[in-house]
Amino acid sequence: MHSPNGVSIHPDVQALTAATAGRLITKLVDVQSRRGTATVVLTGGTVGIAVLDAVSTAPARSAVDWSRVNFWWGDERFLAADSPDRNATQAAEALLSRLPVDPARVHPVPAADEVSSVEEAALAYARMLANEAAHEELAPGFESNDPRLPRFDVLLLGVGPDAHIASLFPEMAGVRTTGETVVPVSNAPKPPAERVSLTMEAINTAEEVWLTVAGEDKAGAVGLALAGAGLVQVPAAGARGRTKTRWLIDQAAASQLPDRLLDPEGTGAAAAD
Ligand SMILES: O=C1O[C@H](COP(=O)(O)O)[C@@H](O)[C@H](O)[C@H]1O
Repeated sequence: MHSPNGVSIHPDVQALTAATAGRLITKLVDVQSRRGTATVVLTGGTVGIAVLDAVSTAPARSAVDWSRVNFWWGDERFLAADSPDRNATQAAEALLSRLPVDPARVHPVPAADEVSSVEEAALAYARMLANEAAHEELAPGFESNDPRLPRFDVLLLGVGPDAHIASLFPEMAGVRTTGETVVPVSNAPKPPAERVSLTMEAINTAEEVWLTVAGEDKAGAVGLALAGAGLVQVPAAGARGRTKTRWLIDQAAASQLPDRLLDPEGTGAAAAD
């Protein structure tokens, strides 16, 4: 399905995280008003966790019925459940422990002290997703896009300086995987080496994919992704929401954007979504 890129450039990381938090709250309210329950896929990383922190303190947060939001993760670091480096631990601290969420709707990837291997964690997570998909009751027109996955309303992604998204790293097996929803990763170039990730195929079933990126060190990755690089070399280039793909970035991360995106009409105007 065609899903055009929207690029929003914010002056700095604080403005970016506040604006993304506001957008996410608005989106969840909108989905809940149409359907009752909303589903968000969280990311780890610096901006991803800062966005969650901004959501937890935003005055508008009380407009969301947090007990009817389902939470999944796009990737996880294969560590013990209480590790401060787990994406789920950081999300709990930044958001989930601060809001009245329903613990039954929070679905972290199995941790290293809960299963015996990263492969088992990936299989178990894929089963959790498939089980949710099988039991999901959605009104006509709101069905999941893939029978193996629940419907993802918004899927958040960070982008590494090497252009990785979730735990799909350039040139590695995970980014090339097809036919699976979840992959184990065993030699990630960014620690920890063992991780679990949604595949690109699974990411791209989401209705909306939002890539949040800040900092000069990510400018090359953002520039290449938006210039249309190949997804094996630049995984961020492959992430596409079915109805919308939003790039939410700060000025520093925008410094190597192709000119046509900075000034699409040739008028000197800033890019907008
Ligand atoms: O390790 C990870 O890194 C990416 C990007 O993180 P950042 O700190 O460079 O923003 C993140 O999206 C992913 O969820 C995480 O596991």
